[in-house]
Amino acid sequence: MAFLELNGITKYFGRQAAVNAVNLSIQQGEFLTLLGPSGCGKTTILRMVAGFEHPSEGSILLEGDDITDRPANKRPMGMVFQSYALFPHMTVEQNIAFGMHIQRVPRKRIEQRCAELLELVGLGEMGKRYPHQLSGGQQQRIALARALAIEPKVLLLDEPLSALDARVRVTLRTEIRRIQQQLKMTAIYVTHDQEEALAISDRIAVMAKGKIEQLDHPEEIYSNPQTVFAATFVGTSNQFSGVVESAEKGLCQANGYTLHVAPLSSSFDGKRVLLVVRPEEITLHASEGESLGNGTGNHISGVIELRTFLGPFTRFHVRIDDKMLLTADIPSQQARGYDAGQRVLLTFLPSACQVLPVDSGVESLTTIPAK
Ligand SMILES: Nc1ncnc2c1ncn2[C@@H]1O[C@H](COP(=O)(O)OP(=O)(O)OP(=O)(O)O)[C@@H](O)[C@H]1O
Repeated sequence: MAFLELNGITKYFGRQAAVNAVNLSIQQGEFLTLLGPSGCGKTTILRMVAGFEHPSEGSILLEGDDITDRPANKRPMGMVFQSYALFPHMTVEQNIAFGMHIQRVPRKRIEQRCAELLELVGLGEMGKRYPHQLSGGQQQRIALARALAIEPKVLLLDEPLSALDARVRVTLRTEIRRIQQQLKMTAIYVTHDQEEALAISDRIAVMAKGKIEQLDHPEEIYSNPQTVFAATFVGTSNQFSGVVESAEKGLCQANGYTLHVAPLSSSFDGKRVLLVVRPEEITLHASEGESLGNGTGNHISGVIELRTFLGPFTRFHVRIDDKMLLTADIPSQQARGYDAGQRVLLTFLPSACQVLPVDSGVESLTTIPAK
């Protein structure tokens, strides 16, 4: 049995379904992220789990109990918001203790628990301060401690890092993950930041237009996307819009090139597809004269338009023709010989091409330059 189960939950605002028949099973101790663009329904799902919104259809089960109609204050959930939402006139300790006072926890236990939680979030010395005397990152640590104080069964985090600067965001996301793992806490995390989702989660639900497009482990979402949306929303990708010429031989026509992919099932024959190749799957070669092995790989010639040093790897934008710009990430050690203006050959293996069937409406996806 799943720890937390959403069964076919739908939420209408007026006639629009913000969340549309979503099913989700979350295991005890799991860190699950809802990832998607603004307006796809992530926050609405979280608010239904918290009890701030009532589903128009469907049910929510916690440890087998139907909690769909249970009010928010009777649900064992701790919530952390984007805007820290600390009480400004209360000290850090008073903020953390607030929920425990309401639950009539004995004073001695509250003091002990405050001290434990301040240690847990790395702010042992700051109990007597007021929120305005703390940085944004520190305030969010306190908001986390406050959410954990009532010993919730599920921790709900709604874009908790998006108001913080980039460096603090990275440190704090690692901290959130450490604390969640230490406490074996079940958590649902909402973000539109795909890098954050990949870094922090046990599983990610990629969402679009009120539905879950793909639910899987971060590695799978990245290397084996199941839909065009998942492939293009998560990670940087090169995309070729094309048609399968021979599924058995793994041949596709795309942007005027014949591309080799891994053999496909015969149902792909003649189908319109999107081919997705991650930048790190592409290798650069100095000239077309260079030997390139057995000839079953993909070779495309172009001119380096931009070279960007990014530390461990260097990103190249390579102009193929007036419609196509490909992105290649090369380990910086191997990138030294290449510079803007140089003609190069890009190669990638058939197995590096993800082949995704496209529905109608794909026209707008034709020859999208890499992100
Ligand atoms: N209380 C409400 N009344 C009417 N429409 C709403 C309400 N709350 C959300 N919506 C609509 O429902 C859709 C989903 O909103 P939701 O906040 O869940 O998206 P989201 O993915 O969390 O986006 P964001 O990252 O911008 O918060 C949006 O179109 C939004 O405008």
